[in-house]
Amino acid sequence: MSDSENGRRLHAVDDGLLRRRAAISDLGDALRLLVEHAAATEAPTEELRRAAERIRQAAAPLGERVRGRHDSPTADDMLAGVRLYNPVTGAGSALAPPLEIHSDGDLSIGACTLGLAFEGPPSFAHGGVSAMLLDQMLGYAVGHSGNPGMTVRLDTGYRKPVPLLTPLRLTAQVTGIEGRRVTATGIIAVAAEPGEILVEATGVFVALRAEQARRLFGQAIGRMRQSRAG
Ligand SMILES: CCCCCCCCCCCC(=O)SCCNC(=O)CCNC(=O)[C@H](O)C(C)(C)COP(=O)(O)OP(=O)(O)OC[C@H]1O[C@@H](n2cnc3c(N)ncnc32)[C@H](O)[C@@H]1OP(=O)(O)O
Repeated sequence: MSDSENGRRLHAVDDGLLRRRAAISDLGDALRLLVEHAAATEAPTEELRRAAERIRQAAAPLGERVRGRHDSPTADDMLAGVRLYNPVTGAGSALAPPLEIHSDGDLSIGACTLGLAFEGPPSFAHGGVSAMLLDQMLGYAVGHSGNPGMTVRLDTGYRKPVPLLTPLRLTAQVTGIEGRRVTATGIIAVAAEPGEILVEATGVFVALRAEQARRLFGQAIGRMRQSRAG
């Protein structure tokens, strides 16, 4: 194959991957709309039954070809940090708010709005959801510092309830590195009042030894490399 033919082929593959990722995000948007409407609806009982039937029909073709536990999604690129079904940030996840995170120097900054599907106390977020958002924020900050690891401890302090349907601002940063152990802290605030802390967290993350990474993730990474090569 000539260089230009090869280039066109690679370009076509990239286009296909980009189209697939866009379709996954589109499906994720539709699912999140469904989840939010399902949590908020006061539609008549018969409408709920009809909707359940239609949703089962729509789900069936998606279940015809599925990946196993150790197969990475074909549209993901784990080594490049592309995780479309991450339950906190994934554009394709029905469960994710989704939380959008970027870095400004050493500070990781997140933004999301939680819908009624995330309700714990009436009109406020479930405490476990706040912990989940902060685990992701701290994990991102730890990864961004160049010392990625897994959470071994997460302490959350709930100072004030987190309002639903309100833009939120989350921040996180690494505060200490001791051998394999990295400590990070983070907060959740309302975007309009970023100085008022609603929830704060401190997390300890431990970098995996090569043998641990192979044992825990080797199969998934190996299969992903194989499918990329093929
Ligand atoms: C841009 C990028 C985006 C990247 C964005 C990515 C975001 C992802 C965010 C989500 C992150 C997750 O939820 S991760 C999923 C939840 N976490 C897990 O499932 C982890 C489960 N835990 C484990 O599998 C294990 O603990 C390991 C493999 C992590 C470590 O095992 P180990 O190697 O045996 O660890 P061990 O020797 O006991 O401990 C290592 C060191 O850590 C300390 N240590 C251990 N546990 C604790 C603890 N609870 N609190 C304090 N310190 C502890 C020990 O004292 C020791 O210190 P010293 O003696 O060395 O001083």
